[in-house]
Amino acid sequence: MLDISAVSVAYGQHRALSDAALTVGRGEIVVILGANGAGKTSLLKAIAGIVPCLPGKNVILSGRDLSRLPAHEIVEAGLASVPEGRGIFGELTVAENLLLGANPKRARGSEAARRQQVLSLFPRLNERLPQMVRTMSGGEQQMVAIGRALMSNPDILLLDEPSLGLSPLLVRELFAALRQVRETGVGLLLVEQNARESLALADRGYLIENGRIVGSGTAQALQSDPAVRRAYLGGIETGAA
Ligand SMILES: Nc1ncnc2c1ncn2[C@@H]1O[C@H](COP(=O)(O)OP(=O)(O)OP(=O)(O)O)[C@@H](O)[C@H]1O
Repeated sequence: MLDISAVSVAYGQHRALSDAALTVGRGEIVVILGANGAGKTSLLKAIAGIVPCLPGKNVILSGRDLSRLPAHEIVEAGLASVPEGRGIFGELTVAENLLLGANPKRARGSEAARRQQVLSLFPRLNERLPQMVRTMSGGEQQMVAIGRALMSNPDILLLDEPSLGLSPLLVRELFAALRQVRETGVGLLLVEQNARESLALADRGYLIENGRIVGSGTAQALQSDPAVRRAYLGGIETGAA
């Protein structure tokens, strides 16, 4: 469904991403693994149209070329983002944040149904609809952020380190919710440092080093790859703990 290629990003003289290519199918969960500064966030931002890319970028969603569209039109086309730091409005309530997520034209008219879907996905938001988001816990804020993105009725959801800073229990709860999202046919592309948990969640993965995709495979194959185990699953990698 999502097919990207030749995605390169430079910040001044610094090349953060070179010639990245990947695909995400309908209802598929794909994880991008890489160390700090490898270029993971730059890749998601490039796909979402948030950072300028070097010439040649191809971003195709369900046959439609999004390569040269501005960020808001990319959301309209069905590609929603949950950025690192969550991108929600702390001074607004949960209900208001969700409503803002339904602003794209593709979501209008179905706000109530979508909100119902988000609340069944994250039941603990139900009793917190009037609560100001900045007073919520990190995990709850992450649920609001994912809920807000889902309100736009996306075909693909991009998530930047959704498990960051969450307790193991909350990571499990969050990833269970992401499994339910994929059941609705939405494709998920997530960036994670939590390799153990995210490979257990994902169908496929890509490895990124120094701005280049250096490997890919099914989650199962990556889990048993000795180089992946050494770099991402061994010694200092402690899963969600
Ligand atoms: N706005 C910017 N201006 C200059 N350099 C940047 C900018 N954003 C990112 N970089 C640099 O580009 C490289 C890739 O950064 P990026 O945030 O994409 O990596 P990442 O893999 O997401 O890292 P992390 O896991 O630490 O978030 C890094 O060297 C970073 O310092």
